[in-house]
This record gives sequence, C-alpha cells and structure tokens, in this order.
Amino acid sequence: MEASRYTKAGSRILIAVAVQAEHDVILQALPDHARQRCDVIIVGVGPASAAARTAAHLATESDRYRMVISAGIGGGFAPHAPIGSIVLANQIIAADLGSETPDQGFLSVDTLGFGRSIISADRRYTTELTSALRASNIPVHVGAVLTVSTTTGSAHTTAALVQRIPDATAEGMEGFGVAMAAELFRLPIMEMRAISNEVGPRDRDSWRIPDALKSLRQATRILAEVL
Ligand SMILES: O=C(O)c1cccc(C(=O)CC[C@H]2O[C@@H](n3cnc4c(=O)[nH]cnc43)[C@H](O)[C@@H]2O)c1
Repeated sequence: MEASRYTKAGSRILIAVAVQAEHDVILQALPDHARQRCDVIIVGVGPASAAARTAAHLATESDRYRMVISAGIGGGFAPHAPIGSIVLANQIIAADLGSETPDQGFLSVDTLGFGRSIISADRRYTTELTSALRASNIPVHVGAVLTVSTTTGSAHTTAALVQRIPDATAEGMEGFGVAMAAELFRLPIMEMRAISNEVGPRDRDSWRIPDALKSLRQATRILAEVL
C-alpha cells in the first residue's frame, strides 16, 4: 500500500516487540529526543497475540502515530542474512497462512481467495534506514520477512519456504500480525529483525541472542536518526 493512501498525521512511532528483552534493548538505545516520540510495546510471541495487542493499543491511540514498526530478533535465511546482521522487510509475508494439499503443495490464502498473506513495508523509510545502516557499516539486507506461527525447524521446511518464496530473507513470528493491525488503522508499517540464528534444523543452543540484541541496539540508534 502506498503512503498516499494513509490518512493519519500523528507524530509518534509505535514499535511492537515480542518480549521484554527486546523492549529493554530498544528503549535503552533510543536517545532522549527519540524516546519522547516513540512508544515501545510488548505484544507477545506469535502473529495472533501481536495483531490483537497492537490493534488494542491503536484502537484508542491511532491518531497519535504516523508509523508502526515490528522489531525484534529473528531467524536469517542463509546465505543472505547471517547472525548479527539486520534484515529490513520489503514485504511482510504470512508464510504459513493457507492450506496444505496432497497434490498442489501449499496454497496461500491469496490463491484460495480467502484474503491475503502479503503486506508491503513502507518503501521510503525502509530505503532511508537501509542507507543509514550501510553508512554506519551495520550489515543490512532487504527482502521478504516471513511470519510463521511455528518456528521453522527442519531442512525440509526451510527448503520448501525458499522454493515458494525465493526472496525469503528472515523469519519472525509477529510481523504480519503487527502489520495487519497497522493497516487496519491506515498506518504505514516497517519490520526490522536482528538475526539471532540461521533458519534451519532446530538447534536452540546455536541461537546467538546476545549478538542479535547488540545488533538490535545499534540499529535502533540509527533508526532514531532516520525517523
Ligand atoms: O532468552 C532470551 O534472552 C531472549 C531474548 C530476546 C528474545 C527471545 C526470544 O525467544 C524471542 C522470540 C522471538 O524471536 C523471533 N525469532 C527468533 N528466531 C526465529 C526463527 O528462527 N524463526 C521464527 N522466529 C524467530 C520470533 O519473532 C519470536 O517471537 C529470547
């Protein structure tokens, strides 16, 4: 959806994260001037919780905002998005919203005619933030960020996702929910993921959460300059 379709003219930025650790990192990274213009809310893990809590927040406050950002740690698709890098979404895709079939593979809700599974991120701010991150030597990749209800945990599912969505760059569990809520209130959306693990066979011990949170902190400082 293009920016011209949005009608709200608030001045604040709403940043939606899944868990407390992400909230604390982002809030601490925001300089004072930016903290006065941003609200960081915890919306829980998964798209349903994220959609419900973001929409509940916006239901009474949407006129205050001009942008919603889904942010947090995420899985990166190799070789595009290594651990510690930042991924910005150009498209936010509900990757498991559809139907499995015995003969045609996965059919998205779009194909089934039940709704849609892709929301475009705000192009202008995503481009500006990408440039600013690159100028600060923070590794950043722009591509599709998938929202899943079940964290991908096998080589088979990873391969199937990449085959279906060749631009798959990162994976999280909240982006599409936050984006649906933002769109309901006609607000532009961005998604920013700091990569903690490679998407693939589940190995929780290999998740580098401190590295990802450090990247999230650095990227948030740059975000504050751009917004
Ligand atoms: O244990 C901690 O210290 C801690 C700190 C920050 C975040 C967490 C989480 O477990 C956050 C869960 C959150 O992470 C996203 N995520 C990360 N990797 C993946 C993935 O490979 N596939 C899907 N989602 C991923 C997701 O958005 C979860 O909500 C723990």
